Amino acid sequence: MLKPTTVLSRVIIPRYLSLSFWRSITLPYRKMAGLPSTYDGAIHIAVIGGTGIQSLPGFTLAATLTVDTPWGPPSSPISVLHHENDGGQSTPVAFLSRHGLHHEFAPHEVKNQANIAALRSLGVRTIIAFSAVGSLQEEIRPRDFVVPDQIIDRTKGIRPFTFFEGGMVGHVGFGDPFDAGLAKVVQKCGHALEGDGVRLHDSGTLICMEGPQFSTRAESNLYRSWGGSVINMSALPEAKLAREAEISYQMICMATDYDCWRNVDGEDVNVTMVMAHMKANAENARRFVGAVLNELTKKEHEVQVQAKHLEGQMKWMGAMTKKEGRWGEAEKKLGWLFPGYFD
Ligand SMILES: CSC[C@H]1O[C@H](OP(=O)(O)O)[C@H](O)[C@@H]1O
Ligand SMILES: Nc1ncnc2[nH]cnc12
Repeated sequence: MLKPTTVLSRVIIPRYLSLSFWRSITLPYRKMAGLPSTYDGAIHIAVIGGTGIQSLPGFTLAATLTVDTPWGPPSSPISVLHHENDGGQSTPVAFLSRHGLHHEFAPHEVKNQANIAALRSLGVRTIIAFSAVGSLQEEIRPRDFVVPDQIIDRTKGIRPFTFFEGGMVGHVGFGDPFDAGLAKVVQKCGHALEGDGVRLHDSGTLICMEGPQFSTRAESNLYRSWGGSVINMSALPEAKLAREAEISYQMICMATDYDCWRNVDGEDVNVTMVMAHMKANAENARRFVGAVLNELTKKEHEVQVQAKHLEGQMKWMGAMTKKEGRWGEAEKKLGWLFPGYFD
């Protein structure tokens, strides 16, 4: 049944015909209209926004890019924001909304390959990814931030999870799924905000489940027995693809609930709970990003930001298939992602 929003005498206008509905749908695009759709120069840093973070207010919007990749278009247009650091230096930062501009992609539908490929094609070598997570430990309270250092993969193999398939094989190390150098910067910035409404946990094991349904109580307790700290549905394959694309990647998690193991006041995790905590803590999340960008844009982090430690790893150590054994579209697609690597 369509939800009636306006009743004029006896005429019922369905919601999809109302002006307010179309205004809300087209607002982000109307905001983008008039902005440049190209950007000259490399952008080295990107922020991926998750649940409740579809945009980054407070930064100057310089351009909106629609990038097409051999894996299709990304989840959302990419906003180029100009970040001015404390020293007055302006740096471009790419912003992408993981679930789309209106949260239209479920965790298993997120365009992970296209997202990572599009960001790399712009020059991005460092990604700060945000995620709303459930807490699996008493001491990680809703609205606390966690900088995870490990992941346990509980996705079900239904998401496209690699660039190296269909004619070209590649393997990359993933013992430490997040970038330790980048984590240090993030931790330092998070601690600097502590006492100001921000609580930060420096490490933690992130369980990435398939979803979109939340866990059963038995699963939630199992993950706790494995030493899981927090749980989400989005870290993988995003982190794996970033590693394959030679991009330094760190997720910043914000706890929004205690999943279902703790059943707070008779309530398990639900979307209303998640969104309420995200909304209430949005300003802290924004300040956290601002602080991380301030730090990353300093000259002393240039080598880290450009991920020089990962550069060339797929060319020299990762890809295995000899030229004569390559088949399908793989060579062409990987040639787009890594120009000049596999000629
Ligand atoms: C709306 S609760 C479940 C949803 O929230 C998290 O999203 P994200 O990681 O993009 O912030 C979680 O991973 C699920 O996708
Ligand atoms: N409890 C939970 N499980 C999975 N993903 C989540 N995102 C936020 N809370 C979550």
